[in-house]
Amino acid sequence: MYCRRATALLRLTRGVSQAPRCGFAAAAARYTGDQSDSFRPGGEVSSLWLSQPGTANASVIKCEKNLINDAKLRVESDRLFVYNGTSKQNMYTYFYLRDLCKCPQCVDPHSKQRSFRSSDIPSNVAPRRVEWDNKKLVIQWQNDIPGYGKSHTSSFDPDYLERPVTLALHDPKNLRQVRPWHNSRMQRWQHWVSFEDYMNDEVKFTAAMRNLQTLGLIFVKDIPESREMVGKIATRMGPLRNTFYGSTWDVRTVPQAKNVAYTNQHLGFHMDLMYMNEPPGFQLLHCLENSCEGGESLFSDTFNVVNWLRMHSTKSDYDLLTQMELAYEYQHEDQIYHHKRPVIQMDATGEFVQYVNYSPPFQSALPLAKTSKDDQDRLMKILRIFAKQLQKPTNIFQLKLNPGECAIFNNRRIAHARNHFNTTDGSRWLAGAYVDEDAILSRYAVCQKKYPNVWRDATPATADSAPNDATED
Ligand SMILES: C[N+](C)(C)CCCC[C@H](N)C(=O)O
Ligand SMILES: O=C(O)CCC(=O)C(=O)O
Repeated sequence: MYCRRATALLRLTRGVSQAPRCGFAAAAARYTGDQSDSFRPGGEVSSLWLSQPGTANASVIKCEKNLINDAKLRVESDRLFVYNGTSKQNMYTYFYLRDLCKCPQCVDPHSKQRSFRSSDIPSNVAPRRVEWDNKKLVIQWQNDIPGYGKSHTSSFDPDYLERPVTLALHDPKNLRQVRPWHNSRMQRWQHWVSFEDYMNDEVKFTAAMRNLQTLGLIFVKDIPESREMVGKIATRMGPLRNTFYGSTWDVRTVPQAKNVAYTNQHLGFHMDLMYMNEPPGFQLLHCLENSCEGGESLFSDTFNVVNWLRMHSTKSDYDLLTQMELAYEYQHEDQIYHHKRPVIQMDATGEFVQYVNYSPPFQSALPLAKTSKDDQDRLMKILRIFAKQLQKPTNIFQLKLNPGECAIFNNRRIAHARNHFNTTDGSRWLAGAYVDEDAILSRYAVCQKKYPNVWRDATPATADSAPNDATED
């Protein structure tokens, strides 16, 4: 994976006129204003000094790093460029590079906290010396942040320059590694992990997390019979998300229920707490009792439905779902929540679907006051189609949770429902909890960092067909 010979170039602003030599041998080059201490990059070549004079002619030095294969470095007075291969060029201002420094003076090695503010960097910060060897770009500064001495040295390896955020996991592209599913796919792909493995086997836990990322739904089985377990399973991923339902809660029938979840009625497809500013990212439902007739759990992947809609509706109808908001509310004596959101919520790049928002039982007045009759008609039409696809039997994964089993699912993607159950014989009791998306994304990132190969290989869908054909007509 590394370049076999020298491929990276260091190109200073002007060539140096010694006899040409193959540049492959060069190991280090420095650009320095040492003598005068006044660095005038881009101008005086007299201030150029190469540590290995034999290579001074060469605008080429070696690089073993694939990432900056064929890289050239160009130093100018207020910025430097790394030319990466033929097509890619990255420009780095000195403000940016100074800000990027993670030396122990700048970032405390223990707390990992930064000891300066971006706003502390003087506007005329510039290199006093630039050094570029096979492995690192090393800069010493002039006009550094007050308090930093001459010895302060910033050192950047090419990987860090190219990818300064440790894990690209929070990059939208990585987050989109989802595998939309319909029933027959989920029949094949469903991921079950035993409580024992989930709690104690890092590799199996990582595989479970990877499947949670791609499928949005996994199951834990063989859970000890205890009300405490749902909290344990949740906190293995991240802290419990507290809401007015409590940090964990029970779904069982109660008289005069405040919430239809607490009755034995059928519950249509929905997501929880859509009326909140930040609905919980993930939900757990741990079955403690389920001896009633009925009471099956149903799951449907809204990303699968969105794919289908994208292919089967006009762009303008589809776009209505991304643009027009529905409103949700929870109005009781001591809680008054209200929030508006489109059914299909795009991410900040506008390129990817980030969330789907859907909870008919908690809908409030449609915020359509300024919407034409025509647009309202079209919105209703596309909503009908959405609902129909969502609850189409071939799209639904249905199972009756047994005691000792727990579903974990992405509440911003997977809609859940349950069948009516008969309480005259038997009982039904689920214990539930929420975990915020932030905590789960962090858990994914840690799992990926510790077990990159497990992370890469654990998803069943890697060997299967493309996501776009996910919905059956
Ligand atoms: C937590 N608990 C099961 C009690 C209720 C679940 C939430 C019910 C409803 N979907 C909502 O969004 O409020
Ligand atoms: O009873 C169930 O299976 C699910 C309950 C539910 O959907 C909810 O609490 O939101």
